[in-house]
Amino acid sequence: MYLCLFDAQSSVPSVMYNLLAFLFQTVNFHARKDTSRGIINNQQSDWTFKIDGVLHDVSQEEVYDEVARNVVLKALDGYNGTIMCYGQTGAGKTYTMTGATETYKQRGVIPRAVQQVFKEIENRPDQAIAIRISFLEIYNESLSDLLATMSACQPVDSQMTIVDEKNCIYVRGLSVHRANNEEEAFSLLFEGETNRVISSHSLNRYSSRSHCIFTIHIESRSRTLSDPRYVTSKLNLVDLAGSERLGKTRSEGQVLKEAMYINKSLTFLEQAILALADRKRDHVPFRQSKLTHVLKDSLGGNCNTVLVANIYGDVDHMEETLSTLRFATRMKCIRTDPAVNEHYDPVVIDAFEDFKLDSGSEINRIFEQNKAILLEKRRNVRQLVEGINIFKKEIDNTKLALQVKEQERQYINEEGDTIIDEEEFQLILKLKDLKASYRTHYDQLFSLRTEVQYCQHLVDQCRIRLLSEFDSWYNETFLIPEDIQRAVKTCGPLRPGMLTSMMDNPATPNMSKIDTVRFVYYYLFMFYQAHLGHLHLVPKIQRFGLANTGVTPKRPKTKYSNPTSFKLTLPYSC
Ligand SMILES: Nc1ncnc2c1ncn2[C@@H]1O[C@H](COP(=O)(O)OP(=O)(O)OP(=O)(O)O)[C@@H](O)[C@H]1O
Repeated sequence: MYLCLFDAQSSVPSVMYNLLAFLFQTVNFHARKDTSRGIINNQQSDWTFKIDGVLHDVSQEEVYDEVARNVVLKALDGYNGTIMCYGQTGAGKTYTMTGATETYKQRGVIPRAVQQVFKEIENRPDQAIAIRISFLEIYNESLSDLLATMSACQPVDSQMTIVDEKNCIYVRGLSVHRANNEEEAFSLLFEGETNRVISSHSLNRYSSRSHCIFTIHIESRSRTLSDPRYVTSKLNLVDLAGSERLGKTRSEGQVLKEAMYINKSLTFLEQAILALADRKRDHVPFRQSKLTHVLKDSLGGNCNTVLVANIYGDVDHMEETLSTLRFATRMKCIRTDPAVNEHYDPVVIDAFEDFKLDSGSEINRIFEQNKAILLEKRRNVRQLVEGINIFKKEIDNTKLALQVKEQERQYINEEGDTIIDEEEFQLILKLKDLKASYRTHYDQLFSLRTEVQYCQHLVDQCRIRLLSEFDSWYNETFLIPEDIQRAVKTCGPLRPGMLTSMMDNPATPNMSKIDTVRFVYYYLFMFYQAHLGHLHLVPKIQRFGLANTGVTPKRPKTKYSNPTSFKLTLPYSC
């Protein structure tokens, strides 16, 4: 939890009030007693709040480094992250989250997070990272999609609902947009920003009248297609609407109505935080408001959550500041349980098993054989090492016995030569034999280790080849080029009935002949599946979909690298 102190607008200098003394990670809050109340005055004047850091008189960059950089980095590793600004109206939440438009330097957490995400993607060339963006607004207790205007066609189900599936929250009906680069992500952000509801009152000329959640959805896969593991995460950047004292803001009409909704939902948020912070409570009232429901997995889930509490350093707002700090302290008591959202693509695993039985059978056989040889050699190494250890022990024991014998020895002949007895002589011979055997075994171990290294190298090579052949096979057999996928989406440029003309003049200009054939193949699956009411993943459709429709395509058998070998049995001629 971080405290963001904004006193640029302060009408009363904070020093007069002696508002905050920053001591390590504690905020000491002191208010002068009201002397007009007389000498006996029990009015509380000192408060202490524990926080993780105070951000006072710092640049937007420093704010970002302190509160967001690490959360964003973790999100790319598969951890959900939430950064949320909370505080009274006009205290600087939108400034922290989005920033001021006047200068580039004043950009806030969201644009900086977008930049960091795409910069980090460049640094991870071995990963295929897909970024999608959604922008949700909760206005007067109803959900709205700030990016609805970006969709080529309006969603069929315009009524948005919050879905809670296995403790994972998402909003059905909220559009999610692919952003291939920073510019695309920014245009989504600006589009959403212009659609936000803003009104004016005495404390803020541009007061946000809604809670907004800008979500960056991240999906990261290894570039090796055969790797079934992939991670997903969502990074929620939340700009809450500010609480306001109606007397202070002098709101009327619609602005007053909005303020009532805002205050009510923030009260529910506070209740949920209170329940979460109390370990004895087993029920948390998340469903009381749209805001708490939608933030359920960010507040108490597997998320790295950072709260930025925005306050004024101004005596006029003491009550609101105290209330914000109380909220933040409660929030600090909540423990989340960050965990990587790891998934395994069962389709890839199934496909790999198929490949090993099918065109990958030969390379798989060699791989398994090499692995068996390697295992055997490793077993031999272990046995040899055990034998060598026994020799070593025997050598040590024999040496000890010889030392004893040497000390006991009494015989020296007239020439001064030492005379040894039969037992000592046998011990010397034994030691010599043991040393020779030890050396032979040691040499054997050395060459066996070299063999093991070589076998390991062969096994590694085979594994790489097996996986890369699987990659090509999988790619050629199951994956449909992205431009074709885009083209067949309901809102895309292709519609039923355009199939024949497409063969001559494909809608996607760079669609090759084989792409066209594959498109037709894919399109028919989509068509059939849609009519049957089952839409599976693309690989699944290709593999199992046609069985449902009674249409059996001939799958490419061996020459996957040669596109012209594709032979498809289509139900209709195109
Ligand atoms: N740290 C800051 N430095 C400079 N200007 C700031 C700072 N914080 C806020 N401001 C300015 O103060 C005004 C109000 O800030 P902002 O709109 O971010 O408040 P808010 O908390 O989001 O209010 P609301 O809840 O009403 O939407 C804006 O003009 C903003 O640019």
